[in-house]
Amino acid sequence: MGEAPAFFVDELQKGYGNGFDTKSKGGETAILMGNRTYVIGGACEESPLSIGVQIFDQSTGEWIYPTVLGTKPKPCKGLSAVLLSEDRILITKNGSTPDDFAWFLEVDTQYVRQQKKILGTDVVAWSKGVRGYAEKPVVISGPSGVGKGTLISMLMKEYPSMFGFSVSHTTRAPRAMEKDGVHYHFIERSAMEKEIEDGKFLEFASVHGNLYGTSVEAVEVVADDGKRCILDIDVQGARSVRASSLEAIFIFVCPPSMEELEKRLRARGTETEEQVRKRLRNAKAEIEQGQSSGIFDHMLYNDNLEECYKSLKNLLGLDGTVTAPPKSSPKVVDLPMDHSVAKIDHRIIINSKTPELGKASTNIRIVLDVSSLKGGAPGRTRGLDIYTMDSFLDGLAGINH
Ligand SMILES: Nc1ncnc2c1ncn2[C@@H]1O[C@H](COP(=O)(O)OP(=O)(O)OP(=O)(O)O)[C@@H](O)[C@H]1O
Ligand SMILES: Nc1nc2c(ncn2[C@@H]2O[C@H](COP(=O)(O)O)[C@@H](O)[C@H]2O)c(=O)[nH]1
Repeated sequence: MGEAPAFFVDELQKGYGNGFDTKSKGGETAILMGNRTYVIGGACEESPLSIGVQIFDQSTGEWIYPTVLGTKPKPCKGLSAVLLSEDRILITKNGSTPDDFAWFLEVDTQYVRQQKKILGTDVVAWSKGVRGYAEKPVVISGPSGVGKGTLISMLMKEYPSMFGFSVSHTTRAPRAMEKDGVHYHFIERSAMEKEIEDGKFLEFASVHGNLYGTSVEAVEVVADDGKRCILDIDVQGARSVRASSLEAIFIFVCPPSMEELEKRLRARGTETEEQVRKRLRNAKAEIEQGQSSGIFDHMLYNDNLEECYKSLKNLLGLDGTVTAPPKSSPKVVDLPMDHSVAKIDHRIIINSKTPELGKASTNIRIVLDVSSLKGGAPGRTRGLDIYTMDSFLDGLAGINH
């Protein structure tokens, strides 16, 4: 990232009055929190197609270039910021569509604090604001060959619009029928290690001699599609997710016996003899941990496949009559090119400052209700309730919901 913008340095030297303030100029905006000013905007050097973040620490007079986690918003023609709470900033993008205008920059959430410890650097994390509510992700674990993939395929086939699969990264070689980007993102070990170092993974583990991991993005793309995310990961991975800020339901699938597990693994025919033996050796420890670690909310016993699938649907609240929740479609317009943002209690009021060139001079006011936000980085911030008004009226009367 380049030099700090001169106008911010001037402003910073003058100081801000109230400890929580914002300034905008050109494509950048600055927001003060305590001793730190977050300067957000422009393109970021290591990723020129996304918005950059730098921090001015008034106590030391130095600029800090934090590790920026999460999918970064793409650059836009200007943005505005408002402090939502002491741990996150709401960013609105000029001229953006309803699906892309609200982003959260987390500066001191549980996830950010955890990542600071792991990475040993200053950290901020982006999380995109998504309208409506989504069910918790589902983590499914169990020994290799127990039937996790089979059960997940059945669920996704019966409820294609409700569930989305988190596509993991792995260093193992693809099997004959496996497609890159569908079953896994197949990746070289050194490249995966680099991405782990860069904080791109929600969790990762060495499983049966290969690296496997869930990227933050894998979970985010499912949320962006408005679906409930399913993760098929081993017990070590489930433990890491349990310790993370991602709220999920944890399910462990047990085999009826070790003999039956071996039969299924061999019948699948995807592993060499040596790999089958390794997976069976690991299965014993996994079953023990699965049953005793306290990680899992539910145990499923996969003897009869149809019965096990029925139990899975029951515990996910699917009784065969449920359909995908309707996508909410309140009347929402594109965000004005030039707008101001203010917070009043749990409402964010976005007003257009000037009418846009070539457009009717109707001003636009958008009201976001942020009282029931859920989730956040890693993943998406859900629960943004959006109201719009086509023209300015006094007070909040006349809101369209
Ligand atoms: N209840 C069952 N009875 C008999 N066979 C089953 C049952 N459930 C799954 N299988 C079969 O067992 C084999 C292994 O299942 P699957 O590939 O779904 O396991 P998995 O837990 O996803 O394994 P991995 O962790 O290695 O990916 C498959 O051939 C599948 O058809
Ligand atoms: N910790 C993680 N474990 C994962 C992930 N993706 C898959 N897995 C687990 O690996 C084994 C072996 O899978 P296979 O496809 O080689 O048979 C299995 O138990 C999966 O649950 C991941 O992202 N993280």
